[in-house]
Amino acid sequence: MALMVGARVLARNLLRPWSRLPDAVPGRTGPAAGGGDGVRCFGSPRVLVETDPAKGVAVIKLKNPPVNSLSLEVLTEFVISLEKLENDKTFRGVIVTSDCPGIFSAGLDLTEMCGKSQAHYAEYWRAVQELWLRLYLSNLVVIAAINGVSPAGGCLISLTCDYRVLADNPKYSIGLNETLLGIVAPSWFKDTLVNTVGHRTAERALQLGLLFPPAEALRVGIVDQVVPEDQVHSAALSVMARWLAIPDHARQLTKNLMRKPTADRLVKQRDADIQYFLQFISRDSIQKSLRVYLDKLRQKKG
Ligand SMILES: CCCCCCCCC/C=C/C(=O)SCCNC(=O)CCNC(=O)[C@H](O)C(C)(C)COP(=O)(O)OP(=O)(O)OC[C@H]1O[C@@H](n2cnc3c(N)ncnc32)[C@H](O)[C@@H]1OP(=O)(O)O
Repeated sequence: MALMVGARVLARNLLRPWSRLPDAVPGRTGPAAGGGDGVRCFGSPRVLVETDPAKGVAVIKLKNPPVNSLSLEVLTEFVISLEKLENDKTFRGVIVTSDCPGIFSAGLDLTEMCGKSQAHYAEYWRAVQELWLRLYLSNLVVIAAINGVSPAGGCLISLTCDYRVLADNPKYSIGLNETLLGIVAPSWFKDTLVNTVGHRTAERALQLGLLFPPAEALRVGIVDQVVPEDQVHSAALSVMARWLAIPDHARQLTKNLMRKPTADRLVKQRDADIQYFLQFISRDSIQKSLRVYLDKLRQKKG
């Protein structure tokens, strides 16, 4: 199933005229539950989009229970939804959040990187690259409303945003914890973190695989604001209003100035990066580490 919605589908969808992109989630078109007049929903089963055209703001809600892992489908649907918003001049900002209670995103889907074919790994990694590039360079103001745990790929998504609001819950943490799994955060994950918190903090955090609880996350700057859990969305909306007060062209050019050199490093060597990923992820030792980690997660319950 996952293979059916991979890079080829992604490429085809991205070239499609807007009107032919995936349609609204059945039953979710029209006023959002609890939303005001004019709030409309579209998106896909795993990536819900609530739009408020009057405000020019959309909310992307990840909904891939139980843990919002970033499967190939999620990555693909996320990119498509983002592109849809980017192409619609009504929208100037998007809030990225989760529909899964207590979990922003468990990061990349480990089952996509374990026991699959080389072709699948390549397709998956290209989709990860694509989402990162799209989010990191988005013309929209992108704000993360982090309403749950946010390890590894979940943290990466947050880091691509222009601003991060984290819910103040001691159960939540955020960071690039790859080393704890026996794997390595790729150079562009590292770059994104360095650009956010600086070299020394990133070096320590990456080597130790640190997952920062809210107060610590704020202190090191991996998030910009920590607020009571029930205020995450309203805080994100307030921040959005401030960012939208800046003329788009000036803000967008400035964002580009700050981020393009980092993005270009990946763009220039995307295929090589995929090959490197393939070599790394196919190693017996890495596959074994991933299997052991997945087994541990599964055994937690039993
Ligand atoms: C050199 C450079 C080259 C490149 C080198 C390669 C670079 C790769 C970079 C990798 C980036 C990543 O994001 S790797 C992913 C890192 N992510 C993590 O470490 C998070 C792991 N998950 C957790 O810690 C927890 O699940 C957590 C999110 C806190 C939620 O805890 P809960 O108690 O609520 O839920 P759990 O019982 O643990 O999980 C529920 C189910 O979800 C599954 N599950 C949990 N996380 C999952 C995940 N990420 N992918 C798939 N499945 C996952 C569990 O196995 C369970 O499956 P069932 O038992 O079957 O129901």
